[in-house]
Amino acid sequence: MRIAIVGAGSWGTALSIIAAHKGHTVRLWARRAELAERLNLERENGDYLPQQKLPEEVQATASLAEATRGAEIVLYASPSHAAREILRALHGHLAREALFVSAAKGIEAETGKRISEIFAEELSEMAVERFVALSGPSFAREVLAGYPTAIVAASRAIENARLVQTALSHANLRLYANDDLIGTEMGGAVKNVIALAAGMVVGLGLGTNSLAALITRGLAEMTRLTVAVGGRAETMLGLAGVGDLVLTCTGELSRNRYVGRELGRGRKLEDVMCGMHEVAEGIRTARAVRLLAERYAVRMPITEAVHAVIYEGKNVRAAVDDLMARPLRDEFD
Ligand SMILES: NC(=O)c1ccc[n+]([C@@H]2O[C@H](COP(=O)([O-])OP(=O)(O)OC[C@H]3O[C@@H](n4cnc5c(N)ncnc54)[C@H](O)[C@@H]3O)[C@@H](O)[C@H]2O)c1
Ligand SMILES: O=P(O)(O)OC[C@H](O)CO
Repeated sequence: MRIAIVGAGSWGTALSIIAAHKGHTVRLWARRAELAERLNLERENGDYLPQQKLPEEVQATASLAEATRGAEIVLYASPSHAAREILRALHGHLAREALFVSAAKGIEAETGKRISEIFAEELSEMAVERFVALSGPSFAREVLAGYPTAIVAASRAIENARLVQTALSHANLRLYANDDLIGTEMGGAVKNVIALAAGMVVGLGLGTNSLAALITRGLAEMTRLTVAVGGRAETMLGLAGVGDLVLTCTGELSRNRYVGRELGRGRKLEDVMCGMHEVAEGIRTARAVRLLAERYAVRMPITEAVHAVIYEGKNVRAAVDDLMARPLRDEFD
């Protein structure tokens, strides 16, 4: 197949290597022309994934039109905050029968919209059934290291999720398919907010009791919001829910957990961010999740606490103390 991958960060580059190993012809779009040139010359993305060879089947370009021309699958692997601008630029460039796969894990901060909703607005010529969300526990570096990894492709039309499942499953990367698009998108995005909180717990030097409590109550929060916006609770028990939540809250490679950990250690957000050239989706998505929680009247105390630390300057230790001091309640209400 001809696959266009839109975004040459860690995940887009890793997916381009996997797709090429699978025998597909890959065009990898990089926002910066200088990076596209370097990828084609050096056959390696030293900025994000040093020492990983780009197969010859991967050709990089800074032109969206060139990347997507004739593509049967267009795979979006850029940060969520760039989705609207990039999808708008793709208007008129995609074949109607192409599948659009989003591997991004975030929600638009200003509107609370998922990537599939932005897709429906900006690429109205495409049927929303052509949209597939790709999610689940998957650090790019571990996938390329050959570690067995299981993720999920979800679409309103399960046959399209299955097409992506077949197209991308390879050796150590096993895809499952489901038809809960909303739940799958929500899981991948909200877990990043909870992972910031998990990092704070670690940074404060709290123990494993605290981390286990945070993950479990974070899952409760993710589930409440997902169901409120139209997703399914069972999806939160799958790869896009608890699977990715556990990975991101405990994995040393997580950028979201890293940012939370540094905040827990007392550093300021601006200082943490200025040393990072990678995206931590939870920071912007915390705004979106809080917006949705308000809109749908869903209790999300951990998200509230993360939002207060990041956007209202609240002390991390005080945020933990306040979470613990809330009125007692039943576990499953
Ligand atoms: N890295 C992973 O292991 C991994 C795994 C699964 C999903 N994801 C998701 O994939 C998406 C991309 O993450 P990543 O880790 O590949 O990113 P990254 O941090 O490695 O790189 C981000 C890329 O996006 C570019 N970029 C930044 N702002 C942009 C803008 N406004 N417009 C266009 N491009 C812009 C950067 O130049 C860079 O090439 C995120 O939603 C992330 O949650 C990442
Ligand atoms: O490094 P993070 O925190 O962006 O997490 C990466 C992936 O979402 C893990 O599945």
